[in-house]
Amino acid sequence: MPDYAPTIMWFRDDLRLADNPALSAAVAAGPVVCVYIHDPALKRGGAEKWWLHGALEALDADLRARGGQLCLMAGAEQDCLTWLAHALGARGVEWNRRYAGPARTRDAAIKTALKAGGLTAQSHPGNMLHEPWQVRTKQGGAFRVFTPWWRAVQAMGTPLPPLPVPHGLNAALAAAPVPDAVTERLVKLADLSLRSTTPDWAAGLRATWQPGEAAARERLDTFVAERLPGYAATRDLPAQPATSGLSPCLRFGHVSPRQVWHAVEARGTGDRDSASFLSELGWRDFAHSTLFEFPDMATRSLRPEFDAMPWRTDPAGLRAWQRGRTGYPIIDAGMRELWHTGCMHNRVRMIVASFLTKHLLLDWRVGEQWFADTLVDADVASNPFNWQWVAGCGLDAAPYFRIFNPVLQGEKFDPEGAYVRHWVPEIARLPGRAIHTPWKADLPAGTGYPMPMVDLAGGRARALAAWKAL
Ligand SMILES: Cc1cc2nc3c(=O)[nH]c(=O)nc-3n(C[C@H](O)[C@H](O)[C@H](O)COP(=O)(O)OP(=O)(O)OC[C@H]3O[C@@H](n4cnc5c(N)ncnc54)[C@H](O)[C@@H]3O)c2cc1C
Repeated sequence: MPDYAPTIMWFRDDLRLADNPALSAAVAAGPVVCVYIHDPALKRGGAEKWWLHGALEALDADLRARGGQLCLMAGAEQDCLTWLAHALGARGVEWNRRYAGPARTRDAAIKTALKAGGLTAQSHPGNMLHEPWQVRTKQGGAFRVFTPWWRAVQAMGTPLPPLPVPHGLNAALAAAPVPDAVTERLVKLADLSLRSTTPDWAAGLRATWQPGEAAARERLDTFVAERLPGYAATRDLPAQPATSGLSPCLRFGHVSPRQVWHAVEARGTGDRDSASFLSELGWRDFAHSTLFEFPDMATRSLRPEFDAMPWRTDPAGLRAWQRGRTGYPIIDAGMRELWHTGCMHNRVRMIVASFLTKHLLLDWRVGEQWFADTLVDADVASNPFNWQWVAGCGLDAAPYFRIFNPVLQGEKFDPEGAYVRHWVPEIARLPGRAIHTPWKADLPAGTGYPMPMVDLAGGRARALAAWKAL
């Protein structure tokens, strides 16, 4: 048993050193050992795993630069944590909260077990602007609709200022060397097999993203300085680099929403661009708050009448959608962007989700799962929340009868066709708006671009009939 009593900092969805309340609390208590636990039994998407590998690598490098390290363990979280606490003779464990039902259940059990063993176990608010239970209606209940929820958030004023990297972190890390018995139980990052090399499908992700806190901070600063001015007018145009690209950084906690808020506020929040951007950031909190109230949001329609929806089964149609071969250019561009970069523009996410759940009448959960596997920002709250929003089965959702026409959406939001031309090169020669209706053009033989997989009017009528019969 070591002759010191360190505190364990348990990193989860908060892979950063700055504005990390749990880390600050751990450092304030004395020597600190940092750990990340990978439970292979918990399902993770391919793109998410790719990002996690880079994120853990970056955090370990940041800790090593300060004289520490990130201890990596593999197995059930409770088993790993109780073993580690015992082996270190730790005084306690600190972590930032998660909001998904299963994670909350695990955290509660771990807290009970640690406390029963005589340790301290403290959870902190590190991943949202406000905790879900802090934003309440006048009657004390949870909000179900975004706009009043957002008004209530704004009435609460500026969220708490972000914390700096804890003063004394280096000393706290140096004071807690990891004993050999622990080192022997640790795993190497490569052993987690988070990045598959056979086949190596991640070239597009590597070219697009750099996981880690430093890269996220740079992304935030560049966005606020260069792209926030004009955000409100351009955020819906997928051909323009108008949005922040911060979603995976927020998902993995390389930046906190409070840091983002304050970076925007430092520039001034009175203008339309800042207001628009902060309300988007608000949707992230609202999605997590909704998940907190409805832990089965990823698997159950929040409007129960949708349980009777006659969703179709169509493996070939689903595959055409996944691969970007529907014959509708804006859909195919989005799905190919997703496959290549692990991301997709928000407007296009809405269009492809509407097409799947309405024109193809496929279950929103099927689309949600594909996104969960392919998005680097795949998020336990934002993904199902937004799928339910588009599919019309969420609490505060677009009505089901609002069916996006992919041609009109393409013409409106990609008027020059630049976005489609980039991702669907086989029809790039079509001029201007004609790119959104390639079946009307005289494409040369051998272009290989498919004809539309579904008639838009027919698909729309089928969807509306199914919905009206609920
Ligand atoms: C069907 C569908 C699935 C989605 N799945 C996810 C997901 O798994 N993970 C995810 O982070 N976002 C998801 N979104 C929301 C949104 O598309 C992305 O957050 C956004 O495209 C990320 O790009 P950005 O960081 O450049 O956004 P910006 O426009 O720069 O917005 C700033 C931040 O606000 C948050 N945000 C913006 N819009 C939303 C929204 N509608 N809901 C929740 N948070 C939002 C994100 O954290 C984002 O990084 C989904 C949207 C749809 C329609």
